Amino acid sequence: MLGRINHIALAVPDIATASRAYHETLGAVVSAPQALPEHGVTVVFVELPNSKVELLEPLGDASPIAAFLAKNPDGGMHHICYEVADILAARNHLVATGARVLGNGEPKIGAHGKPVLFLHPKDFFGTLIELEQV
Ligand SMILES: CC[C@H](C(=O)O)C(=O)SCCNC(=O)CCNC(=O)[C@H](O)C(C)(C)COP(=O)(O)OP(=O)(O)OC[C@H]1O[C@@H](n2cnc3c(N)ncnc32)[C@H](O)[C@@H]1OP(=O)(O)O
Ligand SMILES: [Co+2]
Repeated sequence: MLGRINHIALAVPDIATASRAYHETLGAVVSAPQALPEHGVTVVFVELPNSKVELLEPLGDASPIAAFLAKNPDGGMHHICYEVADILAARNHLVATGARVLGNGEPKIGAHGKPVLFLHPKDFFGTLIELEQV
């Protein structure tokens, strides 16, 4: 079911500072910020030869990453995104196994314009998993 790692996401307190560090200190190619109000975050992508790093900053009062940053004020690894060929088949399989699919269980459109879902970290050894259909 799982394909490539699409991205590893880091929650950061200030996306401009983090983007500058990845570009100037680490010499990486960093995309322009994308505000995703429907997801409560602003994101940039650090382009790598074999995957991407997504930098996340809270957007709005109800950001799903606000509690994470309150616990980890310097930031930290937030989720891993795996690619899947058929997100509804993956969802149905996961629900059948008893895994919790977050939200209402229906895919939303993510930063890449593709359908995504999230799986509860408590069901996968403390790691928040995102699935993206590619
Ligand atoms: C889709 C756009 C973009 C893209 O790639 O295209 C993105 O990736 S947007 C990313 C931001 N959106 C999301 O993260 C949506 C899914 N996340 C959620 O629904 C929540 O963050 C949730 C349910 C994972 C946690 O919500 P919250 O922190 O408000 O709840 P709790 O504080 O009660 O946490 C419950 C429990 O889980 C632990 N936790 C929370 N976040 C994480 C995490 N990122 N990794 C690992 N563990 C996490 C938290 O510490 C609590 O554990 P406990 O032992 O009970 O204290
Ligand atoms: Co993501």
